[in-house]
Amino acid sequence: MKARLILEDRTEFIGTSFGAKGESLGEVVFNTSMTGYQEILTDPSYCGQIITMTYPLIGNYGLNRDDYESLKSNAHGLVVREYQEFASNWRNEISIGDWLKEQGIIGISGIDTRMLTRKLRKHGVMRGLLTTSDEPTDVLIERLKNSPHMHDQVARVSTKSIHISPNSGKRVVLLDFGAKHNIKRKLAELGCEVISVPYHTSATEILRFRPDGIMLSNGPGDPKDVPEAIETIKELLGKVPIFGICMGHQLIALACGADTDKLKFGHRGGNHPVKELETGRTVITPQNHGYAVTHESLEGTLLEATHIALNDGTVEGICHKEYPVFSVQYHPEFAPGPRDSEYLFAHFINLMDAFAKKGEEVYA
Ligand SMILES: NC(=O)CC[C@H](N)C(=O)O
Repeated sequence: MKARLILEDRTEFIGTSFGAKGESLGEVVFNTSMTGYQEILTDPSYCGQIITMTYPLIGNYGLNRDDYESLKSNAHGLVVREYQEFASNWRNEISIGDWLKEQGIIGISGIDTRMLTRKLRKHGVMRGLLTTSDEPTDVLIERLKNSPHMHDQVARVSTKSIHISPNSGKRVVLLDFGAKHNIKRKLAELGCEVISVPYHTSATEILRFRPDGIMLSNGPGDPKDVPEAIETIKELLGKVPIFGICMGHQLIALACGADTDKLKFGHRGGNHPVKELETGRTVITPQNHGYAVTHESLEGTLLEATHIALNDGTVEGICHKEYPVFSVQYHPEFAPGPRDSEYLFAHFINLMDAFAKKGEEVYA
């Protein structure tokens, strides 16, 4: 069955459908990871986006029961060069095509993903429409242009209720903007009890749990779309150690008076080199972000840059000069991608230990 991808600039790609039928609209982005499509498709930070995989062969190991990063996909489509329906892996349980059909997500194959990626790199990310219908292109472009931009992605993917994963170690409240499972898995491995709370939970409600630390998760969309979380973080600063990942990192910056901006085409892939400024060491990081903290906005705040992207010099990590607060723009929880930065979870535990020892009046 035929499928089409139409971009805002009127480019039309014709390919073959391998997922659900219908129509879907989203921001078209590209990810350069060679593997890890299951984790990428289920990363809630892709809510509202049409994901293009630049690696030319996708699907050959299927999907398995262990590698989901959330219960469902919130992506608005998958674009690949060559789709392989026959999955050769002992863990395989379902092909991407069958799974996308279950999830109601359109997949399109046979696309010149190199041409598409070059276009996005040149012009910046664009919105696109995926369809399996035969409607005239002009009608589809009109619909695409007139459709409103999404601003409620976090509300869509954040937990609706409070969950506790009991454990006997440190108690961490996870402010959930669309958290990937591996953040919880990594905290659990270190003995943490994790209490996941909706993104709009107030500082008072969070502190009532008497947490040892707060984890601000990854999440989709523009951090400025969740002003309530920025206010909450302002109130939490200094009261308890905070670790922010990706969206969480951007929200810490905004809460401390710095600014964020949209990148031309974002960073999405499994091998982004990042320099740790304190040691001069380079770590290879998995990334998925379209916004970034602007370097000049750190001036005059109590934040300092700790990590810089080696590809384009953007800010990849910050810490607070007075409080135990730090964050990174990339993904220390990996999944998919290299594990160079996993140590940051242990660093968070150390911060919580040190803070507890200081015997501060934590709970106002
Ligand atoms: N993975 C994330 O948390 C992404 C953060 C934010 N939605 C961005 O695109 O920059």
